[in-house]
Amino acid sequence: MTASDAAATAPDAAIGPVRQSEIYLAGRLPEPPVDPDALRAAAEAALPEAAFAYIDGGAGTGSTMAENRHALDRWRIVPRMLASAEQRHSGVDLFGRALRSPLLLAPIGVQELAHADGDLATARAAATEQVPMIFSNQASVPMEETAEAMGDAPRWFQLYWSRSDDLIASLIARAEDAGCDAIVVTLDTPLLGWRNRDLDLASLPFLHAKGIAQYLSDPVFRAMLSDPPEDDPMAAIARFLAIYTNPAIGWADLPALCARCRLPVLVKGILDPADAERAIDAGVDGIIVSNHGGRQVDGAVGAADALERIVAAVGTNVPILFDSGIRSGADMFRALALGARAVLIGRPYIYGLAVAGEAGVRAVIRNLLAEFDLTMALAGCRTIAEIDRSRIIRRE
Ligand SMILES: Cc1cc2nc3c(=O)[nH]c(=O)nc-3n(C[C@H](O)[C@H](O)[C@H](O)COP(=O)(O)O)c2cc1C
Ligand SMILES: CC(C)CC(=O)C(=O)O
Repeated sequence: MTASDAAATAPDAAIGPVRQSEIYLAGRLPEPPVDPDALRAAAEAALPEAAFAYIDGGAGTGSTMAENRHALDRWRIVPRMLASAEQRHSGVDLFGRALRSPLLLAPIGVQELAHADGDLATARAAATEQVPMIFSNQASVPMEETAEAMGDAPRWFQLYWSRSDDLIASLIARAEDAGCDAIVVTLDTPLLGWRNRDLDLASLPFLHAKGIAQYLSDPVFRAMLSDPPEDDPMAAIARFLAIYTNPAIGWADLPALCARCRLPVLVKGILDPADAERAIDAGVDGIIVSNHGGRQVDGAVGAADALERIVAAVGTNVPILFDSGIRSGADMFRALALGARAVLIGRPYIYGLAVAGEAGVRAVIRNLLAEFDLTMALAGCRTIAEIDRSRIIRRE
């Protein structure tokens, strides 16, 4: 049994109470703040305007981001009493690996925008807290260096479906060598969404060399350039923009992609039940219900509403993960009760990174898991399996 397996199987009897005491007894204000709105405001204060706008922003008017919150809030938890929930166990098994909790860090590009230590600070925090980090295709640091910072802690790799098959093959092989446990293929970003705040600032901060670190470190990508990217960075960025996604791909292409991966494949960005069925038919090992944190289609369905419909259509034999709008342990509970096997958080940990680097990411993870543990205790659940649909009701 590895250290992470042991952590995942031991009952986490007191995560929430331990964290509460730490904060109450410390005699100083927690940094970053616990409250999600205060956390966001602290990140805004810590960052240049354009960096915060890019990280915080959504597509168009931001209505999908708002709808993500409403869609989660509509589900109300029904606590049960006298459930003998003193000992709680929040470990889950995903693709044969025992995880400490049903929480992962979503792939987030260009983390150096939030903090100089960027992906490496996140990686160290994730490893310490034993929460899987999903390396972004658009990371600021090559995946080999990020993996090195994590020891044997769990990590996955997120792939954008490039126009170049050779580049896809190279990135997948590198992810396997870097010890990733799964490949997440993001489907909802064949083109970048219309992002009002970035447009008004005429700033797209991921468009600089650090945002293409996975590519600059890739032999297949480098071979596509006439000059080394160190000599002509703009040509490298132009090449990246020309090939990093492929809007022409369709469902018929997915089985071949799944077949070429030795690792489990998840598709991220599924919102429609029929698409979930197609993905399962194509052979995916998991689905991530997500609207990219409201960054792609303004006016899109709230992610939790999509989750409910997708679980109703395809069940939960193929693991369904969820992101977009999770801000609290109560939100984690709601998503699990709707049928998610685990959830991802995006902006909250990046806000923590912006405010306090590695320690900030750790604090965000610990606060979230503490609140989740207390929600389980107070709702009367001892295990993740007990968090089922009977625990929530929908208010209109
Ligand atoms: C600044 C930023 C960069 C992101 N970069 C990526 C990325 O490189 N790949 C990807 O699949 N999703 C990316 N996402 C989407 C996240 O993985 C995730 O779906 C989303 O943040 C979840 O919503 P939340 O922020 O409300 O938790 C990004 C999101 C943000 C906020
Ligand atoms: C399109 C990517 C480069 C980054 C991303 O996924 C995002 O900004 O939401």
